[in-house]
Amino acid sequence: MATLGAIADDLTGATDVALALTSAGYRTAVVLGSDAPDGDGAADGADAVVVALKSRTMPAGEAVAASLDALARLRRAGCERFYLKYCSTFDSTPAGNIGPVAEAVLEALGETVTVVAPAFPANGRTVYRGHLFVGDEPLDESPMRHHPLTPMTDSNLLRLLAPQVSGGEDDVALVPWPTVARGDEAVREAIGRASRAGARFVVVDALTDEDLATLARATEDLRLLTGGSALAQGLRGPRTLARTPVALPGGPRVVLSGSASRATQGQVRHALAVGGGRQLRPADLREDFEAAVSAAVSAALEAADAPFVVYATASPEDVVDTADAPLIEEALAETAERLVAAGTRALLVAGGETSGAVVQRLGVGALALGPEIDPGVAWMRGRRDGEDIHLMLKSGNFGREDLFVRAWEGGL
Ligand SMILES: Nc1ncnc2c1ncn2[C@@H]1O[C@H](COP(=O)(O)OP(=O)(O)O)[C@@H](O)[C@H]1O
Ligand SMILES: O=C(O)[C@@H](O)C(=O)COP(=O)(O)O
Repeated sequence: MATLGAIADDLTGATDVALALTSAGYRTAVVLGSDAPDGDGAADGADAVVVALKSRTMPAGEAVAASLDALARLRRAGCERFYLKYCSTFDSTPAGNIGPVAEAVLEALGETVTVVAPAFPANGRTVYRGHLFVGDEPLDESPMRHHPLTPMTDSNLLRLLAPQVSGGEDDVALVPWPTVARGDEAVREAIGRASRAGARFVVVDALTDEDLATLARATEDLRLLTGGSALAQGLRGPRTLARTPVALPGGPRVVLSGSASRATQGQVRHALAVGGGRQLRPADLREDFEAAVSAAVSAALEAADAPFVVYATASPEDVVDTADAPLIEEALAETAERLVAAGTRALLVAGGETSGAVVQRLGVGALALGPEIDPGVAWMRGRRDGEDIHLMLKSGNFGREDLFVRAWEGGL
């Protein structure tokens, strides 16, 4: 029976935390919100279940309702501990959804305190004195400042979180790095002190995986943890798991990219230099959606062995109009569906919202994880109409520059 339930606010984040849980020793299943297990025995065979929502950019009330529904299902399936997975760049707006969801889940569990730990050192996300860094840059000086849906204009996690929770500033506290460096007992005591002083959301500094392992040990008695994926890696799962290699099917090597993030931009450029591609421009989609999508599908199916990228990814100088996001998601989901109908059995999708739109459309059921290719990135196997579909769902800022080419090479 599953004992750990995770709720991820997007699908790439779900893959990411599932990889971390697997390396921590949990046999982990990933399911879309609508397929979340319900009732006794529903998650048998898994030690941990990750429910993938698309709640990062929903209105806060809807995100809370979807998260509480996932929580209720996970509890009915036997889970006792819970993990809220949000982005390692804390993607949210002043209205949420990290704070409102964390508060609602904490209250539903009848708990008084949780920790806030977005750090993901392997991908350059660290937290010091409550400030989130992306590589060398504070979050608000990184390209996240210009994210189309959740622009991040502050790097201070306490300042970002306070307006999102009902107790405001009094509800948030910090355990600074010097305390973390003193070890798990010191962190446990500091969280206890913060809680007694009235804070329910305790941001904890972390510069390394070892800091996150300290935090995981210090919070063994908390029923709710919140963070990026790296904190989950420090949990103690019930077994040691070996990863089975992935055998990708033949056929076109199509990448669908709706991510406008910096890493994706480099990956698109790199793949275009090696293979082919077609840009889906919002103006073309508005003018003749059908023509734009069918041209992209035909070109992708004609491409031989080289990767082919269908992308909306805008170059940095292009103005990205947020209002176009749903249209682009719809176009990439439609492209995916037509490619699969034409026999394509492996797709690499870049972008969390984009992945949610594509996978919802494909309806592939529970996803089984393959080995990690880059930190937080793996091929996953789903089933549709009795056949395997391989999907790599890549977070916008994850992966090395050659990922869109390397992902298709053998020996993964
Ligand atoms: N050229 C563009 N104009 C407007 N919106 C875009 C453009 N390119 C991508 N988008 C939208 O931006 C959003 C990017 O989010 P997402 O897929 O989560 O990527 P990431 O993982 O990089 O954040 C998607 O909703 C996508 O449709
Ligand atoms: O924690 C992370 O950085 C990722 O797991 C994640 O959630 C990234 O989101 P997208 O960049 O929107 O894919």
